[in-house]
Amino acid sequence: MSEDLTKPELESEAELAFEGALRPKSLTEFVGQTKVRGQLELLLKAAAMQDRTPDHILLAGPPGLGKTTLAMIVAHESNRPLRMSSGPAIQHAGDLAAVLSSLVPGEVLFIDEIHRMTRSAEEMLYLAMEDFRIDIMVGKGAGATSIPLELSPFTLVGATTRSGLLPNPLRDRFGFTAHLEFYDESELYEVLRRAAALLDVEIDKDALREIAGRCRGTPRIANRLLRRVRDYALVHGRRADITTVREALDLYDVDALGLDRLDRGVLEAILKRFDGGPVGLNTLAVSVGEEADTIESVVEPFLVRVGLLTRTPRGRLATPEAWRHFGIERHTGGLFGDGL
Ligand SMILES: Nc1ncnc2c1ncn2[C@@H]1O[C@H](COP(=O)(O)OP(=O)(O)OP(=O)(O)O)[C@@H](O)[C@H]1O
Repeated sequence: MSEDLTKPELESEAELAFEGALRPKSLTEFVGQTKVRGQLELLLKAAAMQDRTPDHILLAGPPGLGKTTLAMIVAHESNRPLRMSSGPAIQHAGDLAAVLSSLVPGEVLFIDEIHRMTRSAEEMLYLAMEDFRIDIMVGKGAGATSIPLELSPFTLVGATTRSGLLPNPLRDRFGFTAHLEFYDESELYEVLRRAAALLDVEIDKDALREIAGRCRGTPRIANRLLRRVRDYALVHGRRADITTVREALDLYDVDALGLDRLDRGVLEAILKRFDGGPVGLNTLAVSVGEEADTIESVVEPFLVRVGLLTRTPRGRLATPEAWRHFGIERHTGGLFGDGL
């Protein structure tokens, strides 16, 4: 089975190290997301002028768009230490209490996948975010008492691919929510140009543009493809030009739009098994053997963005563009009834 180069999640230690080397350290180095950058800049400046911890920040968006990077930048730009944790690592309220009670004044606490925290931890977080205080339960049954514990002021930066799953009381306690969007090709070109310079990869401009168009709107994937192209050029003793890029990406099954195996699986299921849809999310999930949650938060946002899929009240529907992209003949007139 070939490596899935467009999978948004991180795979290996090597990849983590590679990402670390390419991570922008400041808002000025951070490419794209202009609106979010401006909003964050203002929020951090205002906090610095008033000499207080910045408000809690929620970063929402699909994987690989820069949520972890932005959390690191918030800490770096406001000159504060950063503690990193994640929803799945916080299984009990006690786990969260341990983290919160050991924060130093002004520390930035990053909780990745915050929607995956347990309910009891979530409830503890409400009070911590609002009053910098938690109540610790001691003892059991009738003799149980709660002891209040004062916390150092901190800034919570939460990241989620599913902001819709966050309970309102939690969402409301963030002073600012940034919705990260997929990057356009010129922004991805810039991400790649910067990465190529940092990695000392000599690569033609049109070759960079080709990668930018095939990386699923995602900087993490852009950097990963650049690495594979660099390897391909090295092994074949070639210059990293557009032909090299095309050959390398073809070798790794990255199609013209950068769709990954799961994207293609989902679309092909809709087209071939459900005649273009509409098909309900759960039925679709079973048919491709994937969690409905992954389809909704990772696969669909990009397919909708590139116009291959629409969400309707009756289910997911492939667009005429999807039929064209896969070169599949349509049997019956579907909702679009456009007689492709
Ligand atoms: N705006 C950007 N400019 C330049 N590089 C970026 C940008 N955003 C992300 N990157 C690069 O993409 C990589 C992935 O970003 P990051 O880990 O921050 O994504 P993420 O949204 O936190 O993903 P996940 O939700 O999977 O953790 C980073 O190492 C960084 O090199």
